[in-house]
Amino acid sequence: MTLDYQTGFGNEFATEALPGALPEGRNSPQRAPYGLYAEQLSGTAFTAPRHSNRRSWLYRIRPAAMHGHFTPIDSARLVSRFDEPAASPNQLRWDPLPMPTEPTDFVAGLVTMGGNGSPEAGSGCGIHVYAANRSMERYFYNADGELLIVPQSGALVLATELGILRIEPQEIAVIPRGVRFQVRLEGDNARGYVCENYGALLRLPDLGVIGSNGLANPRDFQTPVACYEDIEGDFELVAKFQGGLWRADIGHSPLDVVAWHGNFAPYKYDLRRFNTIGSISYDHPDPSIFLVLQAPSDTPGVDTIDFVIFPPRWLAAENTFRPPWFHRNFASEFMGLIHGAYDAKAEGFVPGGASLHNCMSGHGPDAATFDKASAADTSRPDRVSDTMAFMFETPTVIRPTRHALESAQLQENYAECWRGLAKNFDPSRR
Ligand SMILES: O=C(O)Cc1cc(O)ccc1O
Ligand SMILES: [Fe+2]
Repeated sequence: MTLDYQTGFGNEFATEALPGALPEGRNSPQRAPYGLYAEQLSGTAFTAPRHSNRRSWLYRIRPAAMHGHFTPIDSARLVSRFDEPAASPNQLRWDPLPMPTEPTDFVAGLVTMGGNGSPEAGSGCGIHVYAANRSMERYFYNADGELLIVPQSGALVLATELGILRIEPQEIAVIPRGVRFQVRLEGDNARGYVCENYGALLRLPDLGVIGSNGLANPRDFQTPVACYEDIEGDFELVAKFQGGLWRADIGHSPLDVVAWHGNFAPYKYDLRRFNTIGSISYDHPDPSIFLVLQAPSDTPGVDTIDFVIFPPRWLAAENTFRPPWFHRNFASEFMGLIHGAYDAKAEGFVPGGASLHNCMSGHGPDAATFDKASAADTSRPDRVSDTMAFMFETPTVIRPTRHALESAQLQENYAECWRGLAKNFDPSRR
């Protein structure tokens, strides 16, 4: 399937699937073209400063208000409350979620691993993994926040109100709060990670002394063009609202937007386009150098979510221990592996797996990686290839869910990867 996209991050996009479907000169003409209904979808407070204000105008076959009564449904393993069980300071790591054997669509396949904040508070995040083996037949929207989708296995076709995006592993997509969509599987099954952002919208970080280019470049972000379904039938609309799932009958496809304009829209990004910046003298910079997207808090310089990647790159630092150093951080770190191997872990952290190192929990390279990196020849550059790891990093503790702590995928012996670190200290040798 070839899909058309508009490029740029947070641009004022404009797109129509029928010529002249977009009104000119006003958003809400007395009669919209083709008998369409005009509808505004806002993603920020009306009075948000212009640089962060997001909204789009949709010209659609039927208004979004037309559907049956919502009733609650079982949200199974998808949760948004993180007040219990107690979070521990232990380092945690999980094997990948197995592919389901029962018919499971994307929404049913979501399993919450942890999170912080809440949809009610409008800050924090839910961190989920998914494993699915069916395309969605129902339509879904999330009133609790935007969804950052990180596929690890299997390409996804995201059919949204504002158009269709396709993402494969090593690409990501963001579906804004409220946008109705379906996830269709290209293959037999799919697995990946999702960060549900309850707070301020994800944005590109400032670049400071890096200058006007670098990291994720705005022109590499892609937003779909308008594309509509004009179908009637007995369909289901599922909403995530204040942590729970709700369903309603709907007699038509809600993906019926014929034209739209605005800056509140889904987007995708190919992580392989990331312009990775690192040390060309000595020492490994903090991982903030690998920041793709950030959700800002009200405190300047502090984000509620940082989405960071560890892509293939050259290591050139001389006389330096090149992998991530041992560390304890203020921030809490949920990591996943999309492709290949991660340079800080020789084994045990596999694609589709996950790890959690919470505030001040010590971690870093495992014993095998430490030994190898300590003996490496750093007089010439070395390429870290075949890899794509990522981190959802937050300033408050990521509280694992009961499901995550009781899951069969939790590795009992994870912390043993550091037990083999030898005592090398010898006061008679410098
Ligand atoms: O824990 C990790 O592997 C991620 C990480 C990498 C790095 O280079 C510095 C800090 C950090 O948390
Ligand atoms: Fe870390």
